[in-house]
Amino acid sequence: MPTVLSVILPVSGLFLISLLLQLRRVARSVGNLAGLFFLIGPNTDSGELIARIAPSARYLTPGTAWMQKRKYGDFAAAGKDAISLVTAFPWPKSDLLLADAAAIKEVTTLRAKFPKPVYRYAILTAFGPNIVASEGAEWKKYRKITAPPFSEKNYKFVWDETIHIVTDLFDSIWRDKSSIVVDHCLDITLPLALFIIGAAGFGRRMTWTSDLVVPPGYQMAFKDALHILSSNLSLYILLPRWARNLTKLTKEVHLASVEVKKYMLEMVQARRNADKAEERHDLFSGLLDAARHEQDDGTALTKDELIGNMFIFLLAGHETTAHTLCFTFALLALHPDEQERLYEQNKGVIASLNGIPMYEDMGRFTYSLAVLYETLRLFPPIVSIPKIAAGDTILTVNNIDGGKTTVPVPSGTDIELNVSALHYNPRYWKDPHRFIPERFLGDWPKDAFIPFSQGARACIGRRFFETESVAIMTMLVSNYKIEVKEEPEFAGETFEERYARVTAFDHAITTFPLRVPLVFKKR
Ligand code: HEM
Repeated sequence: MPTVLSVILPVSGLFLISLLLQLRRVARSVGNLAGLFFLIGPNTDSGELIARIAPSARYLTPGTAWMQKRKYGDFAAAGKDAISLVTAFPWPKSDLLLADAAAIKEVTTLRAKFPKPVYRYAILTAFGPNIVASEGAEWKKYRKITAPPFSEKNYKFVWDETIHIVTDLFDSIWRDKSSIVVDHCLDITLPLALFIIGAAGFGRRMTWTSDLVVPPGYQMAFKDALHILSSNLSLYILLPRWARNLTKLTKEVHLASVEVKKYMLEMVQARRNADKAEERHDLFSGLLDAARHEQDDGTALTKDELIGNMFIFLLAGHETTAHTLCFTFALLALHPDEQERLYEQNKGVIASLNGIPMYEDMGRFTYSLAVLYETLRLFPPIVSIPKIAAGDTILTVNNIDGGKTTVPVPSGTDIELNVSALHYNPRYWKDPHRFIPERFLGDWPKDAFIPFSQGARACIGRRFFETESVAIMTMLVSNYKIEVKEEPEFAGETFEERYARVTAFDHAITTFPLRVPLVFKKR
């Protein structure tokens, strides 16, 4: 009788040899490009979850937020603006990571040659198919339905709503206090961004006094349910039904998902009732009109598609904005000289106007936009944009020694446009680790700045974000001086230590700041 060991050992040996041969084959497929090796693929849903549970171990997983933590480091070590990422599980494969502006532009421009690998977006379909997680004809339909409200007329509305919401914050919460201390700036920027997409995108006006509490029939406020769910989407997607009540976290995530859906269905019902009384042209109206079509002539939405797209716009429309604004205020607090420069520029522009700045004046707040861009360069919320090679091809990238490397890219290769690495690539950015908003005032390398992606699949909400954020910064920096909250346990830290602490981050769908304690002092 063979012992268990005498069966297991040869079988495991064969498995190991086969795995090593497969790994050698996938590494060769991209020309044996230098790069990284991890047992578990970090860019899969299960990989994300394992990275969260397991500590970052050298060859197991790089841990969470690894691209933003490593920035350009792995490319510098390889001496090239393309590296490989070889992983063994869930299946052996070699991804191609790019930090070369020209190669990235080629990939984003040639949409049919390098489409979105939709299988990588399964996590975003929690409530149904949608514009972010689709390709081809399906994506074209969603884009056609949702694009019209992203127009100048509606940006004016975004600006006015933002001014209204910030004024409401000043008048009803901050009132005449000379200083406002916040333990984490996200507590301000998350509701702020949610209120703006709620009002300007979905016609749902929320207020600081009523919408932060739990309404009757619910157990969570809308912003909390949305935040809990988006921070734990991979857990929610992978969680089997039977495991929903396993831990406090799984219970909370399940409850958040139920409540988010209930809030969205309530919004649909409320708008359908109100629409009988008035005509609107916002994002929500476009979605609802499409969902009313009886027959699918290529412009109709099913109920799942309606809810899936509502969820994605609510999520994409507020998390990225909230995180970016929070990092922006952190950086301004850490760099008082830059904040003063911004204040002076804003003061100058406002003094030349008759009253409150309007949307038409936005173009004059050049320094505000430069500060936002510099924040997005240093802390892009989306650190990597995945694409897939639809056929065998090649890509050419720069080497650090001035030469070029041509990389074979076989059909089916996953390509990562590494936003963090590109944004810290010294070929394009002088002193890439320093906060220098001024670099965005003159001539700057447009193709090396891709926080919103590029090409046909670029962010539809870019101008929406810029409009609300410039309006918020104009209001806030003109009225308040932003400082890092002094805490006795951090007395005596160096600037570098303080910078690392205040801008510390993690990643869950997007990169988010861990804790930004600030004081807003009335000017
Ligand atoms: C700081 C703010 C923002 C950043 C950095 C950002 C970034 C991005 C990026 C990188 C993509 C491409 C994702 C991919 O290819 O996987 C994207 C797509 C998208 N974004 Fe944004 N975004 C921001 C704000 C917004 C806002 C405010 C909205 C809505 C009001 C929005 C809605 C969308 C949508 C719907 C898409 C999918 C577009 C398509 O595939 O056609 N985003 N965004």
